[in-house]
Amino acid sequence: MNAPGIWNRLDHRPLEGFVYAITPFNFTAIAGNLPTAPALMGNTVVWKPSPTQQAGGALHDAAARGGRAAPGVINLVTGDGLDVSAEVLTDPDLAGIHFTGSTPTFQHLWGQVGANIAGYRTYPRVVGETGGKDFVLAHPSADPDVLRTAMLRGAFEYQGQKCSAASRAFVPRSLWSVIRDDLVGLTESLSVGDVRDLSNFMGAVIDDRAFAKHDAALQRARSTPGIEVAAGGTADDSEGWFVRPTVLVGEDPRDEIFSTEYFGPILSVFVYDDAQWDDVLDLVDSGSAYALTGSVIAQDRYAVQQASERLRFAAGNFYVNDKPTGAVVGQQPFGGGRASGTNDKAGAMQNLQRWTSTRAIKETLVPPTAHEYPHMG
Ligand SMILES: NC(=O)c1ccc[n+]([C@@H]2O[C@H](COP(=O)([O-])OP(=O)(O)OC[C@H]3O[C@@H](n4cnc5c(N)ncnc54)[C@H](O)[C@@H]3O)[C@@H](O)[C@H]2O)c1
Ligand SMILES: N[C@@H](CCC=O)C(=O)O
Repeated sequence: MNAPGIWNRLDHRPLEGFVYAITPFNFTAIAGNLPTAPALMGNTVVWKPSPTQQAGGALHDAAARGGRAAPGVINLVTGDGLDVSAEVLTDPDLAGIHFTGSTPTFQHLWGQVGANIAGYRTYPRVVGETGGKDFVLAHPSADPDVLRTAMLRGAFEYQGQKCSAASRAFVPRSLWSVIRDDLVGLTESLSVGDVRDLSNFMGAVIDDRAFAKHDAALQRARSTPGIEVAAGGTADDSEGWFVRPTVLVGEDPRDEIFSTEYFGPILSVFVYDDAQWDDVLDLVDSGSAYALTGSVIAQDRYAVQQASERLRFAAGNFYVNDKPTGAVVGQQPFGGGRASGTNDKAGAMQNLQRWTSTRAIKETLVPPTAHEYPHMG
């Protein structure tokens, strides 16, 4: 807005320094997006892909060069996170971090930036999308077929190795008795194998570290009183890191199966009394430190509205009568709050603005030539 005789304008400058993009092993699109977004806004980027996604990283890099990205704008550096960060995080020109990965890694990075803060030329922008314990909440009015499908697809596609994967479900007792056998039978029937065979629903998990984590979670579940392994519950690494899709039914909603991110094909179900819908809303909201995605399944419009309001801060991406996964760029900007990240919505306009530093310019077209003001007489 310009007052008479004044010309105001904004200069959206790139940050003063470079941006450090760190990408996870899953979702090759994330690997393309994280270094590219700051580069589009005029920044130079150091990009460290996950060691288990370096081939994809190299392909993206080649594609960027094929698309005539200027040399030196995006600089791919492979290697161990700690080793690369030891150099990058102490560089005075670090102007931003664009991270996607686990919550502990992001908290570690943030701590390192804090410890080095006096040594930087500018305050680095720290943007991170991290873990989740994503929920499916069913109301007694839910359509059983919609609920069962949201649970199966939401929890087990991509072996549950997406930050949005459904990993905790809250189902009223009346509906549980309707869907239980079907859910268990269908889970047991899901084919797990080579992803090149498109008839398979799931493949192996990413590496031995993930396999060991899932295997330990399943062993703990099998030996914990109050947890029933309703489907799956086994893992086999004799020919690849294969984990069976698993449904756990837990009596204690405060057990770690309802709060810890396993990042695998493990869905924990809590069965509540139908009359406790109101209490279960609080349970979903407070049961986990994360707030990435979640869905409510209900045909009762008032229940949808209640869940939307009471769970306003429990998910950055909230779904109604759908699985809590599969956000589409340009349609549902993606990201969450609380322990799930800074909610800067990777792939969306909000995110691009994080990589600029605005300069406001005021130009006075008829500049004053005397210091007295009219009220001085
Ligand atoms: N919210 C989202 O949009 C989103 C999307 C995908 C994955 N994720 C999360 O990512 C996690 C799975 O990915 P992951 O196993 O690759 O995560 P991770 O945290 O182990 O690794 C992520 C990246 O950080 C690097 N890294 C690890 N330690 C580091 C350190 N000390 N300094 C610098 N870099 C370091 C890794 O090499 C990798 O490139 C899950 O928690 C998942 O929920 C979140
Ligand atoms: N944005 C993806 C999840 C990315 C995380 O791994 C989804 O919405 O399912």
